Amino acid sequence: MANARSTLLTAQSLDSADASHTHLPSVDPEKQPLGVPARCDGTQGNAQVLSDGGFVFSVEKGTGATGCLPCGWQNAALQLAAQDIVGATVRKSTSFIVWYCPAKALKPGQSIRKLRKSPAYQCSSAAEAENIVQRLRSAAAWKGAAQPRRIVAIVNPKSGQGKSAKNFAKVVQPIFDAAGLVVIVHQTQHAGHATELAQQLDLAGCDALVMVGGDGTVFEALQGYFKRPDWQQAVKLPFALLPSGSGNALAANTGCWDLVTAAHAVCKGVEAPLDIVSVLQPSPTPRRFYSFLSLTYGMIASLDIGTESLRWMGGLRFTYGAFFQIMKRQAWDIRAAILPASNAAASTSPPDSSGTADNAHSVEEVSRAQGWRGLGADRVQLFAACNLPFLDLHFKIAPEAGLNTGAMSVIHTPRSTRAQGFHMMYRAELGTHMELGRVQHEKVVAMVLEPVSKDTWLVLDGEVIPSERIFAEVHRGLCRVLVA
Ligand SMILES: Nc1ncnc2c1ncn2[C@@H]1O[C@H](COP(=O)(O)OP(=O)(O)OP(=O)(O)O)[C@@H](O)[C@H]1O
Repeated sequence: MANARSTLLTAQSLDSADASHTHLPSVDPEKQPLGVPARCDGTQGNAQVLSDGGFVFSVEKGTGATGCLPCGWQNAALQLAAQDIVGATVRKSTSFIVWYCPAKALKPGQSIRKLRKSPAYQCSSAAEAENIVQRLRSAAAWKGAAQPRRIVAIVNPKSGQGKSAKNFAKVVQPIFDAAGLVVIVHQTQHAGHATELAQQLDLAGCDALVMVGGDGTVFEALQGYFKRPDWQQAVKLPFALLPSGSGNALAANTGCWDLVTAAHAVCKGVEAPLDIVSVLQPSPTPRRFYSFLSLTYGMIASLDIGTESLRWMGGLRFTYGAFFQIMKRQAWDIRAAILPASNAAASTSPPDSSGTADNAHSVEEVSRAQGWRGLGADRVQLFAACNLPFLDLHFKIAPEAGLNTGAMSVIHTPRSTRAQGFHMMYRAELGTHMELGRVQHEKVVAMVLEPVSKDTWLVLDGEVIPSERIFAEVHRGLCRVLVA
């Protein structure tokens, strides 16, 4: 067994480990991998930061101690892939510990990361320990930069079950510290505060904005981004959601399924473009919102807003709300016109979308414009225009949507029997609900919608907006998000 394990650490296996990490942040190729003699539990070895940021503690031949970490602490040898490492910390001035997050598959296409720490490796001097820690941090979390990356965090203590601030301090901050990130934390003091912060914060020199809360906190911050005089620059700053709310859809859609997975993603800083939907309400007073997730009306809006008082249940409140809504069998009147993505070349905007009440056109007028057509329904039970596939951590309502497709998935159903409602819920769990004949769906780049019924809500990214006519348009890749 000892022989089998020691082969893990041959030069050949190190070479192949390097080759498999070529897509990862790399350090200056001019610099040689750093190796220092170190001891772990009395076992002599060599601690080495590989050129791609990976880490190996190889045990000296003849010491009799070999193996790898998953086999137990009695084995000092360790080999870590660069993509798993988040950073390192000095311990007792001359030792260091490597922090890493190996991935674990939950189901196809979904994996989470668990936080692990290496044993303490004793170096011969404090300078050596500090050097190896800085080297690991730079390769793991700063994209090879000489200086730590700077993160601004907006923590909403009221989101979800009210544990955001505690979870951030306990789970996330230690990972950021190990990564050597410079983190400036702002805690929201009242509803709407995230908008003020994102609007007013000095973002110069900042590498990412992270929200610790739910989608409402992201939505608020997004409105702040677009209120800034320098918004064209600000929207290039990537943001991320560290899931601590009820729905946490942005986290789901970026693969940040839990706090450790999200913190790891922030440390790695891998960015992707994100489509943004601008939503204009021309009257009574013209106003504009910016949406990253969804516009819902009818059943989903009612189950979301109608269960606000059940916030203590966490994400379960949505399941409860869905059950209740299916039993009610309610439907709502709607007037809408859409510009299908397939017709987008014909016209990218409605006759006039400049935003003043005088210029706003009715749904009927718009649906006669080139490329536009009516929704095909004037009464719906479920209506959702989705910019992203997941509406929360579990419900993948719009499998065809994506971060940067340039289109929203408009989905609607007529009034259903209870059996049909529960069947759809079941099929949604399997991800096959779009195959049901009664589920109408279309990819659209713009939409005009009039919420005719007043006994439900118009909900944008989980937040209620005035129940007035809206014009929505997709802006491809306008913002950037951090992805796992
Ligand atoms: N200090 C505060 N006091 C009271 N409310 C706050 C405070 N800070 C933020 N809020 C409000 O908390 C609300 C809920 O936050 P958020 O939407 O992030 O959590 P959630 O609703 O649990 O999650 P999700 O939107 O993912 O379902 C937001 O509407 C926000 O305006």
